[in-house]
Amino acid sequence: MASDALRIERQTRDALTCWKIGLGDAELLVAEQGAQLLSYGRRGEKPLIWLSEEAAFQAGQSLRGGVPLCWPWFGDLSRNPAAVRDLHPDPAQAPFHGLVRNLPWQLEEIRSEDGAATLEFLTRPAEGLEGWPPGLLPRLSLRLDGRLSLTLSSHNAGSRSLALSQALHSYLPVGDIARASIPALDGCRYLDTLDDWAERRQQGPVTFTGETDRIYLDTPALLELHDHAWGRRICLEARGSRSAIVWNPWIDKARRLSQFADDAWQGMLCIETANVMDDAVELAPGETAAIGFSLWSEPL
Ligand SMILES: O=P(O)(O)OC[C@H]1O[C@@H](O)[C@H](O)[C@@H](O)[C@@H]1O
Repeated sequence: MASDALRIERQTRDALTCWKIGLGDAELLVAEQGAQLLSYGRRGEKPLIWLSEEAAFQAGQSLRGGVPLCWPWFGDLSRNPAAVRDLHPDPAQAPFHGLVRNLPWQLEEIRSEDGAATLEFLTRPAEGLEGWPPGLLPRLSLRLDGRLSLTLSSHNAGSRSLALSQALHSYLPVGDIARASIPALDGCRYLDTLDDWAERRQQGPVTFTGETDRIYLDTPALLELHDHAWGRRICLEARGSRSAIVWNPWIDKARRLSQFADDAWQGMLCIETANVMDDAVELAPGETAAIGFSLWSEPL
């Protein structure tokens, strides 16, 4: 029988410091850099988070897989709403997916209470980092109990109102992308970034037959990824989010991606819990906003 004792192990993987946390039969690995969750699963079961077999544990470079944090803007800043674009003097030159995914974060605390373990990570802006609004502070909380929950909160300790976009860029494993679907997005509006950002409406479940890179809007809180190859559903329940990105690079883009095997697109996809486009966050001075998800699996 699994022990409920908390297991904590600090590891050095090439250039990165990581923490392996176990509780009962659940185990996760998180890198201090980017506060990036790298793996999560339960003993004897398939993983619930995908990490590239080519992931590079290098300083200053986000690892391919896990849950990179896109903050305080998602994707190409120049495609964001005007209030978010205002964060940076030159949106066209701003780094893709924001500023924090390859910054050092500090593990501030590990707590264990009521059968749950919680890790809190903080980071502060590096000197000279353009686009970081004065006084905006992110915090990532990772909670392990029967499920895994991530919460990214942003506190505006500055004196001006500001807007931000963000995403918890979850890479999820599937047995076969051709036999995976997301039924709960049926009927949602989406922007197809591969077709000049045309707005469309999802008809039926999302399925995958080619490169897919879409921003879904007005999304329901609970998205289930049905994996018919592995006979399970991955449940992703969002908090503080009404938008989601669904991404699979397919064959050609897979060849161009860093830290990504040519055939890896067959066994993964991203469902990113987000605040993007008209779901971007506005924060008055003194306010805090939080986005998060809980993740678990059930038989299909
Ligand atoms: O290679 P990156 O910067 O990690 O981005 C990966 C993908 O992230 C997704 O969120 C975007 O929608 C894709 O367009 C992008 O390719």
